[in-house]
Amino acid sequence: MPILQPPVVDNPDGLIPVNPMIEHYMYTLTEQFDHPILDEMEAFARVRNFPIVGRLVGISLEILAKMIGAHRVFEFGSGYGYSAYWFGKAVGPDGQIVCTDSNPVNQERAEQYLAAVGIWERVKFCTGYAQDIFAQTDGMFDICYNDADKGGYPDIWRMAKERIRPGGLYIADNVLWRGRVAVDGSADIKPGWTEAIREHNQLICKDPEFDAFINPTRDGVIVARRKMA
Ligand SMILES: C[S@@+](CC[C@H](N)C(=O)[O-])C[C@H]1O[C@@H](n2cnc3c(N)ncnc32)[C@H](O)[C@@H]1O
Repeated sequence: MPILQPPVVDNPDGLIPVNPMIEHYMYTLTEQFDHPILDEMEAFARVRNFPIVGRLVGISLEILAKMIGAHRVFEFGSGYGYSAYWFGKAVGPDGQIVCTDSNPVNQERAEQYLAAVGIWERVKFCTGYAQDIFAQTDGMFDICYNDADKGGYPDIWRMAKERIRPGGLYIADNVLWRGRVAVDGSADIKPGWTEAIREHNQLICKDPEFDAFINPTRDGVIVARRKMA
């Protein structure tokens, strides 16, 4: 178990959806997922302050993917492969995760980690703008996972929703944005991002072709299932 102490949390507005002590408790129940490479990936994120999705959400990604028998996943914003680690375990040897990231250094790091756990051959990692790569990639997906820059969330939803198979999932991280979506006037990281996330969440929750819910763990994860025809 890499972290036994409760995390120090930057929460100036007091808006974090789930009490960090409760998340810490949940974290203590994840020991069966321990793996030396996973620990390394998490340690790297702590040292570099890199915004990985985290173990609690990672586990939910793997389980959701297994529950729908996912084989093909598209990730908007893969970082160095932490979320792909979880999807990679779920899709099995014949599965594929299309990873995207604008920073080529992340691809190199993802290859090191994911090769070490035997998942790299399931990954097609494309460096560039995720929305362009998606448009250039053919076919339908079992899961489209969105963790890119938040200003692009509404457009990513619009493009992704058409290419999720019936029964498949759209999943997006950070949809509660440390609680900023729930209050007016919070200081934002980048202008317009809170508004973009709000629009994104509204679009999804009003879409008649999908059923959706938000898991408030960590920074909030929306899960939307495309209804069967
Ligand atoms: C929050 S991190 C992704 C973390 C990753 N999903 C995980 O859990 O480990 C976002 C990453 O997406 C990349 N990114 C953001 N917007 C992007 C875009 N539109 N196209 C490609 N990469 C993008 C950033 O470079 C960053 O590495």
